[in-house]
Amino acid sequence: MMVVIDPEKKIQLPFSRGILTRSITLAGVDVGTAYVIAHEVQMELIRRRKRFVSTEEIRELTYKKLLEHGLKKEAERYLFWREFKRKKIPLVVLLGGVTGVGKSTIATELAFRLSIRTIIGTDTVREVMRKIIAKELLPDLHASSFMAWRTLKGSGGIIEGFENQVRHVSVGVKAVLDRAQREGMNAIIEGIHLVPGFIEPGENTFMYVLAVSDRKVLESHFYERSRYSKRPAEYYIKHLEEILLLQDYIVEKAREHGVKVIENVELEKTVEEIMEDLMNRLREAL
Ligand SMILES: Nc1ncnc2c1ncn2[C@@H]1O[C@H](COP(=O)(O)OP(=O)(O)OP(=O)(O)O)[C@@H](O)[C@H]1O
Ligand SMILES: O=C(O)[C@@H](CO)OP(=O)(O)O
Repeated sequence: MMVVIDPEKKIQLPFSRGILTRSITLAGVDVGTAYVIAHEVQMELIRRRKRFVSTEEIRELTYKKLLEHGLKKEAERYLFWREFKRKKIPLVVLLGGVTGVGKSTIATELAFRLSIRTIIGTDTVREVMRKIIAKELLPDLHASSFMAWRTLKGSGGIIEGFENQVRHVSVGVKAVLDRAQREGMNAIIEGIHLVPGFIEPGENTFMYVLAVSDRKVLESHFYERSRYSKRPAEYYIKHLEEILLLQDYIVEKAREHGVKVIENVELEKTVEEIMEDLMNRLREAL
């Protein structure tokens, strides 16, 4: 067994091709190629008859292998993310957008790439708040985002109803964000309630809004989701007009507040775009 030693952290761990594969995918290399490179690194270390290997040596070797595979840009990204991880800088990513655009799917993919263990959905925050605050007290909290307008007492439309719910759920979201800041926690928070202007991203907190402008594509997301979840596609499709109206509103807010809007057409491309943007912004911030 080959043992990895990290002099800074004073830890020793068995060499894991899986862990190396993941750190290579962080640089935007597809899992298949990352696995091949991790395998080549392992073989090279075995050839060098290593029993103990430093993280520095693995880094250098991986960088070299990436270059050998003609992956120059990825090799530079790999070094950036290794350096970033070593600095232990907390990172919080916020993903907004209407129901069905793919927030939780993208959040899971980003969490894997960034080795972030915490994903929090604002739907869950809303669910907790529903248990604490009765429907009679805050009726908007107990409806779907696009139905909250029905709970309005006076006049007001879909946007006003939604804003009410966002304002209320934001109280819980802010508590989560405060705790993340206090603990220096890495987290991805996703949900329709992350509306630019309602949430102030703190230090090392980066916000994105996902959108799907093509109604047919959005419809297909609902059908796809209903294959593995109990959320019936028909319910969301029946309210597609309201959902699209909310999307226009959220996108407008994003533009107003300088938050990047990403069209989620291809999952891989969306993740790549966020990873690239994160890297550039972190480079600036560092
Ligand atoms: N880029 C994409 N291409 C094709 N399908 C996608 C893409 N992104 C997400 N999907 C699919 O669309 C469906 C809805 O996505 P997801 O549940 O992630 O949406 P969401 O924005 O988190 O919704 P909600 O806020 O209602 O929970 C899922 O079945 C997912 O697999
Ligand atoms: O309120 C909404 O738009 C969605 C968000 O995920 O939640 P629900 O499916 O519970 O209505």
